[in-house]
Amino acid sequence: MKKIIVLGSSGSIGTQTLDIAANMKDSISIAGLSVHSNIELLKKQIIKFKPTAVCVGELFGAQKLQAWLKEKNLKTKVFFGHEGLNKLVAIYEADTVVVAIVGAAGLDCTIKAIKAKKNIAVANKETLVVAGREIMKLAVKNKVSVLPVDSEHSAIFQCLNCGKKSEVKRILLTASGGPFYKYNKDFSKITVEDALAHPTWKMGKKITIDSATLMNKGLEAIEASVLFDVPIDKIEIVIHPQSIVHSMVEFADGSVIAQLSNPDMRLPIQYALTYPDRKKTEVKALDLAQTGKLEFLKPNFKKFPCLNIAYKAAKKGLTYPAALNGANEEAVAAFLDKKIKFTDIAKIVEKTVNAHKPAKKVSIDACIAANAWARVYSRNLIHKGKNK
Ligand SMILES: NC(=O)C1=CN([C@@H]2O[C@H](COP(=O)(O)OP(=O)(O)OC[C@H]3O[C@@H](n4cnc5c(N)ncnc54)[C@H](OP(=O)(O)O)[C@@H]3O)[C@@H](O)[C@H]2O)C=CC1
Ligand SMILES: CC(=O)[C@@H](O)[C@H](O)COP(=O)(O)O
Ligand SMILES: [Mn+2]
Repeated sequence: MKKIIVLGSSGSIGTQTLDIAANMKDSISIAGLSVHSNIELLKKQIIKFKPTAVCVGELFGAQKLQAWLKEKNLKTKVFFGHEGLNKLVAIYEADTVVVAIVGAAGLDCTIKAIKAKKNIAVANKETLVVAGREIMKLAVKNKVSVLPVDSEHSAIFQCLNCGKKSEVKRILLTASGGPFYKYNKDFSKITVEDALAHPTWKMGKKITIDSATLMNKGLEAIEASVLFDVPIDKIEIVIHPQSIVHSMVEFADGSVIAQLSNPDMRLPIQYALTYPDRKKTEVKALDLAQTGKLEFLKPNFKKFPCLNIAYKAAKKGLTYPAALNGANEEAVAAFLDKKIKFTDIAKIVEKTVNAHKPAKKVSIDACIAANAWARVYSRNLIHKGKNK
């Protein structure tokens, strides 16, 4: 029996993880859950899965939840806040933590989970962008696994099994291109509603905006580089609007191995939980004759400057990726709040990364500091309107 904690259980990945757990009751049980503010959904999840412990964002919410649990005569322990997440991931009833929180808010508890010897199924790419190499070192030291949930990384992970690491020539990371790949109008006029209309995936708001700017692919290139210990210049982006081929690996002999399925996150989430086994899923079987044309195109770095900015930060290394992430989180939040234009996202991130003074020695603390510095710096740009 795999005993899992789902961090971010109210989100897109979190709810799909719980659907999988409900379908695999004999092999997956829920030891813990966390939400930030969606306590009403958490209540339903507690009734259904009877976790040992849960965590919510704030004390007030925790108190209200505690009172409700008492009324229902339920014994679930309640934690809150940042420290609460750290306590939750360490509960002894769990062996695996699914990190489905959005943003670098997932970093500290991922570190604590690894130190508590829990295996990690990671959807939260921001954590890997901020301090991925340090996290992977920590996982090795604590003898725990870090398995990818992100669809492309699950695909790459599966393809890499077809050869040796030394035989990898290139990783071909596929991108849908988002809603604007063929858009030829003024990008500065793109609205939040336009940007949230992803053509192939239904996801949380932050990642959907990242997909629209193609920053998601920049973050994913860094994520792949740290997860699989492959230099960034061996990772190439291919636009594939159908999201059927989830990524590919080219080996020394010229063989290109790909993983395909209909776009449905339940497949990579489940694989991260059943690996090395493959079990039946609810995912619609792929019928290629029905799917029709599969297209592959070169990315347009001019139209999507976030891609260039992310690759530059990755090549510079040190704490640049952490700064990139901090600025992007702030800029995306400001765009969603309608405080800045779509095209300001790239400008803010670029200015922040350019102003970053990296730490000389990379450590988890230095990465956290760089991410925090970038948040303050970019917030300042947003408030002062210097991004114009
Ligand atoms: N959705 C997808 O298909 C994919 C997502 N990912 C990655 O997975 C992660 C989650 O994405 P997604 O599920 O779409 O996001 P959602 O926005 O749908 O869900 C985010 C979850 O995190 C919680 N949360 C938000 N802020 C905080 C915080 N400060 N502290 C603790 N918890 C918080 C939310 O709680 P509440 O609801 O209470 O606010 C919610 O449970 C992201 O890193 C994303 O890049 C990767 C591949 C695919
Ligand atoms: C489902 C998933 O893994 C997302 O990260 C997805 O890749 C986003 O789509 P884009 O390819 O448009 O960024
Ligand atoms: Mn992805």
